Amino acid sequence: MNATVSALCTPTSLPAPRSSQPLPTPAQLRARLPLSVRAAASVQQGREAVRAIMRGDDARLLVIAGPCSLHDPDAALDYAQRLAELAPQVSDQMLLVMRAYVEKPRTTVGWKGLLYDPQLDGSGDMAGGLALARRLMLDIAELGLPLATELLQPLAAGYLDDLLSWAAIGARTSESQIHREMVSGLDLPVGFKNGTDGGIAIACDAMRSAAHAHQHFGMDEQGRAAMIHTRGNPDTHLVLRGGHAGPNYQPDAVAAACTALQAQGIAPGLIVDCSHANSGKDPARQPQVLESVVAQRLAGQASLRGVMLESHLFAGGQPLSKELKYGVSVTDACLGWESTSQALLRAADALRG
Ligand SMILES: O=C[C@H](O)[C@H](O)COP(=O)(O)O
Ligand SMILES: C=C(OP(=O)(O)O)C(=O)O
Repeated sequence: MNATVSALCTPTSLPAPRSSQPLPTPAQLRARLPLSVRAAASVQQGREAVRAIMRGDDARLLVIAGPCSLHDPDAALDYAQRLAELAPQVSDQMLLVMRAYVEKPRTTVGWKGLLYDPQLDGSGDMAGGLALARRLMLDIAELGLPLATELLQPLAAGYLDDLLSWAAIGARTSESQIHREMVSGLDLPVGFKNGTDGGIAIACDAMRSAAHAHQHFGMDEQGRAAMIHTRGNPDTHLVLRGGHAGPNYQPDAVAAACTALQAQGIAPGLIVDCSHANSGKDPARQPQVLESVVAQRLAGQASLRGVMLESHLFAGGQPLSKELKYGVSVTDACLGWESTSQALLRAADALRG
């Protein structure tokens, strides 16, 4: 063994491979921050409305709009209020749902979201993050706005899932058996994204797996290790987000996705993520993707039932720093509120026409 390797292997030179700190249980957090009757009704109505759209029983367009990630509760509530004011202006054509992402999957490393690091400084106050995220989601639900998030860490789902009307499984986790098992036990509609390579097969497999009953390892409401039995979730769908080779929202890609779903006996109901690889991560292109979805619907493509927009109060993005600009994303660059509301009003008009 050479000197460098020997030094690295000396037990005293290494920190412990891991350590732990207790967190509140889901039951404790829910008891501390309970859902009001009004918020519970809004969540339930949101779930039913999203289900009806994604099953094709309601012809409106589902629109999931909001920041790439929530990092500032004041800005998030400001955004939510604007979205709640816009909702009745387009409700004949659209159901607006707020994208409230508090966990971020990272390609390698980076800020993992409000749940993990609410102070944005690497201190990793996850107990504080859980409480802040739940408080914020409760405040948004009180506005009567349905909420959507990505469920990334299955152990964290139990702290928040009673607040959600829709959830995503991201491109990096659609292939994960653990996420499919979790979805099979959720009483809400869930979108599986295609993989980062653009492949939709993993999402189709995910839908079939999540529709099935499972037994899996998990955590119960009291925070105990538990065997979880699930009954299967019939309300899942494919989210097209593009891939390494480019976008997949255009008519030929949408038709191919419908054919692939039908071949597996899955009724096609699709959401197009106007951001990520569908916009080449250029937020200014998101309105064009939305326009294409609207045009395809008007041309008779009834399987296109929803869109997602990454949108914040102000356009663009910023790196994490001590001097953050208000209402600007700290993860992916977003469309600003003015462009978002104009794009949605235009889309609603086109759909009316
Ligand atoms: O939507 C957010 C990002 O695209 C995703 O979390 C990956 O982020 P990263 O590639 O910056 O880590
Ligand atoms: C990470 C996200 O998306 P994707 O899984 O499609 O990369 C996201 O929507 O924040």
